[in-house]
Amino acid sequence: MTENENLTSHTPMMQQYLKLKAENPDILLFYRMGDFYELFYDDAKKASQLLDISLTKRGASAGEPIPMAGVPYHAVEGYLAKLISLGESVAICEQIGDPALSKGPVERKVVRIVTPGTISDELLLEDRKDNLLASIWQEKSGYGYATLDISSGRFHVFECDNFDTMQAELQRTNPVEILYPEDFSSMVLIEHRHGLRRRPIWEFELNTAKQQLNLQFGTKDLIGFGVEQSSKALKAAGCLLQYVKDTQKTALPHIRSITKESQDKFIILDAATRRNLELTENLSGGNENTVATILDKTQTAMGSRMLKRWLHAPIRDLMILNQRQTSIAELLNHADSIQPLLKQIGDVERILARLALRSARPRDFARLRDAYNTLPMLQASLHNLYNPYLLALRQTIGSFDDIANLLNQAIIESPPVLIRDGGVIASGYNTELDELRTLSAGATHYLDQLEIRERETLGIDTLKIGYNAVHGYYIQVSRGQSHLVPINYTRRQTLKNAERYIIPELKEYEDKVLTSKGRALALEKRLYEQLFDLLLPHLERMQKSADAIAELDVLTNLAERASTLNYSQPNLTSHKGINIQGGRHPVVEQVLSAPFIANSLSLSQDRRMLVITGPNMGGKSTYMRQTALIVLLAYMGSFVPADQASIGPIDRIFTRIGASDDLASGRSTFMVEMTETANIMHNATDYSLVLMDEIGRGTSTYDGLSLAWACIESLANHIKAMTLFATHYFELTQLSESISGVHNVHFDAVEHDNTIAFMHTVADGPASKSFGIAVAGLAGVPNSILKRAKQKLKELETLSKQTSYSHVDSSQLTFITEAEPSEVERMLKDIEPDTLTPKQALDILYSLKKLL
Ligand SMILES: Nc1ncnc2c1ncn2[C@@H]1O[C@H](COP(=O)(O)OP(=O)(O)OP(=O)(O)O)[C@@H](O)[C@H]1O
Repeated sequence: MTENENLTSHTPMMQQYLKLKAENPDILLFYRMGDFYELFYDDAKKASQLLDISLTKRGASAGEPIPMAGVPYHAVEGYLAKLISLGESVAICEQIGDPALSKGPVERKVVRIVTPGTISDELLLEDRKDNLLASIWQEKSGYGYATLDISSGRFHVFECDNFDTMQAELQRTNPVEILYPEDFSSMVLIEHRHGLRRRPIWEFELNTAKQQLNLQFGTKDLIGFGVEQSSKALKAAGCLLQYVKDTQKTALPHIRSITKESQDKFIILDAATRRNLELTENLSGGNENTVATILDKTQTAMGSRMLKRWLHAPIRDLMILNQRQTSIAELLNHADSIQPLLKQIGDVERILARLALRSARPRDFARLRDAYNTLPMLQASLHNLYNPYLLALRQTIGSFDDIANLLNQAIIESPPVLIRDGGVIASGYNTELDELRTLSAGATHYLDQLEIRERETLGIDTLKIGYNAVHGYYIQVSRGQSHLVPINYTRRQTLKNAERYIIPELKEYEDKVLTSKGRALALEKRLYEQLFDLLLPHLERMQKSADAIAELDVLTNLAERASTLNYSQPNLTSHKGINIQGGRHPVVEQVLSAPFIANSLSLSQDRRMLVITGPNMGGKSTYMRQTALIVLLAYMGSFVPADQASIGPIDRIFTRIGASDDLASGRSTFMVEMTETANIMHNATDYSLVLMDEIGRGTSTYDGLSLAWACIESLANHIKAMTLFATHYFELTQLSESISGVHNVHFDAVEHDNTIAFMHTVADGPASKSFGIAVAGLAGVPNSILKRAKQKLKELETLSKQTSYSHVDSSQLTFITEAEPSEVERMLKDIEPDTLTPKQALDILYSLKKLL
């Protein structure tokens, strides 16, 4: 509706609606009407599409029918969940006035705004997955980025100076909602994501951001958090905090600090590597057959979320890694007794966030009670541990006997979902409540007395007192005796065989009961609110304890996994290189019905690069991926699927594996491959682990081979990265002769009677042949085609013998490695200094400089 359209032409209710809508223009407004939330105009059209609900019309306003869609209030959570998952936000508008006292429409107010990144409601969240709100800022010198997990209070900032790093961080954190400034110029970073919120530039103002953050943390400056100088990140953080406050409309006591993520603490995984290694998501976007599905048998959802954070952030601090490893080693024999207790404890982290936001439900209190009742047993089960790190964790977990006692007394065993209708506070907790409840329950003794008295004085033996929700209390007399009732009996209801009456005395009693019901409910709600006040002062200690429980869960889980899956403790050394004996792929070995063949690997300064050849399906990709995963698991502190592993320092893992079109950004398969290759060539160091699988396939044989050749030379000679290079270009196996540090390994297969068996065992030296046609046969390519292919192969081989087409030796490839002379070089070559005047020489010098 346009601004100049006259509001007064609308009905009073629509005027109210339009005012509220004007305050929340960009999000869906759920307008409460009795038992429904209704949406109007464009909101109605959008919601009917997104939620698949019918679009109708509600009367007319300003002469036009109003498009309308609605959802019943009791089912609203399901609809909200769907909208949230689509990245939409919803403003919930409730009736807050008393209908009996209102002249026009009942007063209404937006009481909360539900957005994908700020939800804390259990029903709307995936419990084993972090749910992050993010904010991004960009200026000339780079990006500032902030993320908040509202259901734990974790608030992080990050800064970087280039697109690729920002892209990798976005992928690692994978936020469900992103705030960005209206002049943001790197839209390609985020445009494919759900939950984008464009914000005005002034919301990213630095001084306001600092003020906001200091106000939130109760600090004078941000020096203590080490973020004072990170102006780009602070701008993002400021906008984020303001947004959370605006949507939550409540204090956020559980957000107490802000931490800066520093890149050099972690092994860097770029966006492609994270995707290729299928850590928590497989290449098709699902959860099946990922590393997380194998590794995550944590007992609490908060533990599961922490484990996934660890997986995505392998660390380089050997002290922390050592703490984790030694803890796992000690927990190997204790997982059985600890895990069932952890299961009883559950997701305390998110319960505490709801407590902080004062949105905790009765069952949250009951679960917190059960968790704290379990703590003494958990403490006991940790009693005979000696590892200093585990002892420190045990101390932080602590015990909360007082809170457990309070909740034991305050909350009934299995409370209802909502406090709305009461029945949550236990009897015995508050005397006044007990009295009101006794009264409201209708003291049966009084009613019994009344019934006996009336029956005897009137001589009506069918007389009895009853109650129903519609008519309240009544005295019932059978039809046959109804003529005996006295004049003060007023008829309330007539049934087939009986009459029901009310008398003033019973009415008075009924009023008392009814008011005491209302009073009991009001008191119960007050007591419920009081529980928040009683618990919130302990919030910080409770949050730290929850965090320690989650970590204990992760470590115990890694211990259980290590012993169930037969993993061993890796040795993290300061010597450059990777040495793995009997390594396995953690996921492939679990999904394979046949036994997995373990393979060893050794990379060192003298053996920096392995050129891997072998048939399709031979096991090359599996071998490369398992190496990266073993390194990654070792650097998250876990044990690894190998008989033995010794791993030196690693700064980054790069993978150029598999190929897929990146249609979203308009890049072809080959383009994606080359972008990833460029990234490796620019950023890899001698501490990097680089996996390259068949680069150069997407172009002509010569182009592809030349590119692969040049990459190997650069990686082995200049960058000196630890590299696994799988290829079908046999020519590349010759490089081991000319470049020191390059070695050949291969996988084998045996062909027999039109079938082919893969060995899956890595061995030194190059492969002897490629088996491509045999594998095609295995895949069901028709025989006629295979036959023709074999014929063609023979022809090509004969041809190549004549022209050295396929077995290109290194001398023939020198045209690739010898760079074309540059223009400067050519010009220099043509100069004959002896013939030049000083003036000419100077001119030439200028031209040369210009050419550079
Ligand atoms: N070490 C192993 N032990 C048992 N089976 C294995 C092993 N390695 C691989 N496999 C099996 O072989 C299949 C193919 O492996 P992989 O994808 O690694 O082959 P590849 O050599 O990379 O093939 P291509 O050249 O076609 O990409 C795997 O899906 C797995 O089922």
